[in-house]
Amino acid sequence: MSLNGKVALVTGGAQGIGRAVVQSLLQSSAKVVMVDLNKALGEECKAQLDAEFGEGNCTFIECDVANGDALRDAFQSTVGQFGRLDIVINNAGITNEKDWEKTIQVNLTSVIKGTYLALEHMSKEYGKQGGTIINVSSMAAFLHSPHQPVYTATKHGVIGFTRAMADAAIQGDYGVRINALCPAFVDTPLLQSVEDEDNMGKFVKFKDDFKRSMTKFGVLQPSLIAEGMMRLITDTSLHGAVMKITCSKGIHFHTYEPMSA
Ligand SMILES: NC(=O)C1=CN([C@@H]2O[C@H](COP(=O)(O)OP(=O)(O)OC[C@H]3O[C@@H](n4cnc5c(N)ncnc54)[C@H](O)[C@@H]3O)[C@@H](O)[C@H]2O)C=CC1
Ligand SMILES: CCCCCC(=O)/C=C/[C@H]1[C@H](O)CC(=O)[C@@H]1CCCCCCC(=O)O
Repeated sequence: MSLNGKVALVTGGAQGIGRAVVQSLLQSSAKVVMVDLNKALGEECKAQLDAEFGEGNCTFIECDVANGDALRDAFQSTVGQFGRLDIVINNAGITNEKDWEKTIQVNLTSVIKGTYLALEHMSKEYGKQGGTIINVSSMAAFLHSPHQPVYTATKHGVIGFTRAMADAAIQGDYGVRINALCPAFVDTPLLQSVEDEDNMGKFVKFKDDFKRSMTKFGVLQPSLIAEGMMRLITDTSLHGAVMKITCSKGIHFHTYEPMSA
């Protein structure tokens, strides 16, 4: 499916999973805004993407998603530059058990804020044309580890928030699809940070178990996560879905019991 004429905003888009998703979106002819904290990386990434896809298709906005005003400005600039917004990927995330409050801010509060801002620009509730939101969680929401308790909590939170908002979108007739994506281990710089005492604090002592788990379950490439993301973006039947991506099962979906009293 061509995304020609569609406009996407990807947080944490300068590296790792976000970078792979930006690339796939550009390949599908979308216009893309990369929102990232890392200015040097964002500018370098934009230059590479301009060379590959031509200038004017991709923009970089330096922004810390934990700064609510800056995030609001990033959404506003996106619409100011491209005139609309259709796809929002709340992907930026960190694993920092030492500064655990920051982890909650970036991984959960910013995803909530990013979802609300996306709705302001896309929901029929606000007179807009509809769209799609994907919030990045993790397999850590299903298989926890003593190595990253707060990271795990935030990723549980992302799923709960996303599912509840998907129901709100249906009942409120927002015209916006909202889904969550849960990758297992992915080969990105984030995976290296889990060995660092500066990030993991006292939980760093559990890193060997964590690394054994990586060897046991395998490590995915960012391109497969981008493939899953593109399916969530383009398959209009998917709403409130929780996509899991693992080495053993590839791209698949979590199933829930129907609600009962
Ligand atoms: N790599 C992995 O094994 C897995 C990653 N995830 C999730 O996928 C998402 C992306 O992770 P990776 O690509 O692996 O990480 P990464 O560290 O390779 O890339 C993250 C990007 O987000 C940016 N970023 C970090 N904090 C930010 C902030 N406050 N404001 C704006 N940008 C910020 C970084 O500058 C970087 O460009 C995260 O939510 C992560 O929790 C989920 C499961 C597995
Ligand atoms: C830097 C953060 C990376 C988080 C990646 C992740 O999702 C980790 C989850 C692990 C959890 O913390 C402990 C585990 O055992 C999880 C392993 C997840 C892989 C499961 C794959 C199962 C399968 O292949 O069927």
